[in-house]
Amino acid sequence: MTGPRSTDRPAEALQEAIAREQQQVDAVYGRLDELRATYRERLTDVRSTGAVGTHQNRSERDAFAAHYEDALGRLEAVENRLVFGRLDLHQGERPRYVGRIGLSEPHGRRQLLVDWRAPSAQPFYQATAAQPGEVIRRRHLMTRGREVVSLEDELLDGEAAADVGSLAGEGALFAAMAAAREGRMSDIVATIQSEQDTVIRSPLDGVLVVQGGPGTGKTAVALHRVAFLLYEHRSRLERSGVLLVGPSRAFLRYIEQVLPSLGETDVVTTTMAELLPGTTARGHDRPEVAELKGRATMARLAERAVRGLQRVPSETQKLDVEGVTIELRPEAVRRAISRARRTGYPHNQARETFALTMLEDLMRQYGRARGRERGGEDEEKTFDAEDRAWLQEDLRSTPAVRRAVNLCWMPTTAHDLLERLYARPDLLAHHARGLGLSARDRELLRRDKGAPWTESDIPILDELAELLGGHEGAESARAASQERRRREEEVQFAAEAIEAQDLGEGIVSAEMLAGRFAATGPRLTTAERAAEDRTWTYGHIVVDEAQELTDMAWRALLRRCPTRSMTVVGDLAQRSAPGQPGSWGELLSGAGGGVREAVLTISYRTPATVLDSAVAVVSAAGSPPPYPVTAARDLPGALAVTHSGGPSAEGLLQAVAEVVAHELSALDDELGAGAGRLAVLCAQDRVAHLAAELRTQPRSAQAFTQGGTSLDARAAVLTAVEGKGLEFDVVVLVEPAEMLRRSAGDLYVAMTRPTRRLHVVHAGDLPAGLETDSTARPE
Ligand SMILES: Nc1ncnc2c1ncn2[C@@H]1O[C@H](COP(=O)(O)OP(=O)(O)OP(=O)(O)O)[C@@H](O)[C@H]1O
Repeated sequence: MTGPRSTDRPAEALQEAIAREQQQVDAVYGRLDELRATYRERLTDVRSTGAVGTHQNRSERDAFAAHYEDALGRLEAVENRLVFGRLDLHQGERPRYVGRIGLSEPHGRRQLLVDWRAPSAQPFYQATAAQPGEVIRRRHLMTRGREVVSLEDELLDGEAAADVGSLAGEGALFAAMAAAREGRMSDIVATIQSEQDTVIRSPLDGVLVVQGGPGTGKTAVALHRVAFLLYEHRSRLERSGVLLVGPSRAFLRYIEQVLPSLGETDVVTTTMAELLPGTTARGHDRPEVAELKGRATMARLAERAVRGLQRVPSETQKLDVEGVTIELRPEAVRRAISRARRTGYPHNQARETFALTMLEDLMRQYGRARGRERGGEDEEKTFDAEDRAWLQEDLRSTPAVRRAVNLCWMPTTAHDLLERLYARPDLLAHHARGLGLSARDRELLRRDKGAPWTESDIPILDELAELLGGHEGAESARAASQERRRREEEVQFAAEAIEAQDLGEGIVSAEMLAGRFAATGPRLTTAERAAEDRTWTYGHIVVDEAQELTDMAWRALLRRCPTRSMTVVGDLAQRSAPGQPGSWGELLSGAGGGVREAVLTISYRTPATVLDSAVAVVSAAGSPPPYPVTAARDLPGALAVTHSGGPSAEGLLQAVAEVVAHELSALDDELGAGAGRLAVLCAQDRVAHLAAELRTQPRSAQAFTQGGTSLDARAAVLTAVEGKGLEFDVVVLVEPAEMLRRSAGDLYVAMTRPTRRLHVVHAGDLPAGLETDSTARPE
């Protein structure tokens, strides 16, 4: 970790060095401008060819236009802090500049800037005084717009340092930590720390679990890892895409700017509630119901429910076809069921085999009966194609036959089946036999048809959808293989187009272009196609706040990544659900072997006083001790506690309003008028009332109402669960003991959201570990 350091060099030396670096930075921006101009020109040229020519010419033109737009977009996205580092190296090498993208002088003569993800940038993040490698000095460049405003040096090789000298301005990391929060996460490419860099560059394969206490940069690291993996393994991940799963829509909005600014677009972001295309989870389950629905037992229940759709009738059933009586016999149904099951297809697809086998049996009976009618033909007669056609037609057009066959192998959707299971206690009890679900459990699962789906239903629906398959299963398999063939042809065609237009030089590959050709019409990226397809399998999956995921949720994610290439980040101590698992191994038992674990240990968000007190509170509550985490800094007055002065609800409300007004004006003083963000965190049943009150308070109304969403407004009232993964300059925490009663993990989350100050307001008792220094407010 880097920190501010003192120097005995005079300020002029710093100014001179800044002026020299400015020249380099100007040169890099100059090259960026040139490239932008080139792409703009190409885009204009391509577009100006107009909508003429053959269809092939037009899609070629659209494909190139789309590619240039993307490239231009990437170049536009790196305007801020384009260059942020410099390495001075042994062996007379030129200084190496590190930035957001790689840039070279025209015709590849000299590298001006090394992409932060390239191996040659790694020493910028990894070299230490103990292991300097080839690095003599690491320099952080702080820029505002295109202007270098400060720099900071770290000398890694004392002996060689005399040649390069060392200067110190404002520490880059400390400046980043002290910056006011703006409601959207920003990238950390300029200040990634060594333990974080190791995680970011960890190999693609296998399941990597990253455990880290609050504010250790798990989210930041996960996002930078995505950018790194797409850079390092582009060809493997470009077509399969990366899935990023976060805890809430608000969280995904909070992080959405980080990835585009890293220049990546092949990423689908989702919550578990949105994992199933076309299904929206609007309902909420009580914690005990969510826990129950998350158990792996639900997968067995799903399997039983699907098998239950494959029924052998208890006795022979007589069917009338065109005046002839035939029989649907239990043995024949049993044979057809086992034949269909042997196909290994999902239920709806395997139905075809079942129905054909049954029809064959019924057709034989029917054919023989009709034959006898016509004059007693041979019992063993085999039917020719013509006979078969009319016999089958007669059977198919008889509703009683269709109904009888359907009842033995009922095609259905996941939604219909789960709805029936929840709404019919007899059905549930039947399928749940021997699965360890008590009568109370079954009662907890009961819900009426038409009730909204919840987040915990999604993995169960997904499991059922997997077992059932689509209704037109055979067709979709055919469509998939057609799509594969089409894609191969497109790549071939794109390679020829590139050759014909002399567009080599790494600007565009056949794969990239083919992706565009495929998408002309409505232009679809990998991410867009993946997001619409339940059966899409991703090249890599990243899960944030992974401590929350249930066994069923894990199954749904693992299905989407058969290669088991995953990055799983979280903090066991921040789990809301009761019963903290002892280890990640326990939580991820379904992932099979090959799970490797990394730990992040330094918090870049929460001041030490607040972090220590959060640890003390959850430990006093009897939770397992959180993984050790050290705060990178402390701030004076980071923890304040205000007692409302008495037990009345009115007094508490008044105290919260006063504290909020006070904290907002303190932020104005510390960061500038209107800067910095505040959250009031409280138990669910206080949210609406507190929010309504604070919106009417003259001194805080504006902060709560401006913006619209909790991320855009300067201040918001949230539960701990809603605040998960987010951060605020100041948190006003109301009645922490109430939060603790629901979940120690939630209180731990709430206490660790602030970057500057935690202000606790209470009327009731404080949780053990926090009951110090209460400032009483006169009621
Ligand atoms: N290397 C770094 N340089 C600058 N800021 C950093 C660095 N690492 C993390 N941060 C900052 O620390 C804060 C916390 O990061 P992040 O949200 O990724 O942590 P987390 O481990 O996911 O936290 P939590 O589990 O509490 O949600 C963010 O503001 C992030 O930008």
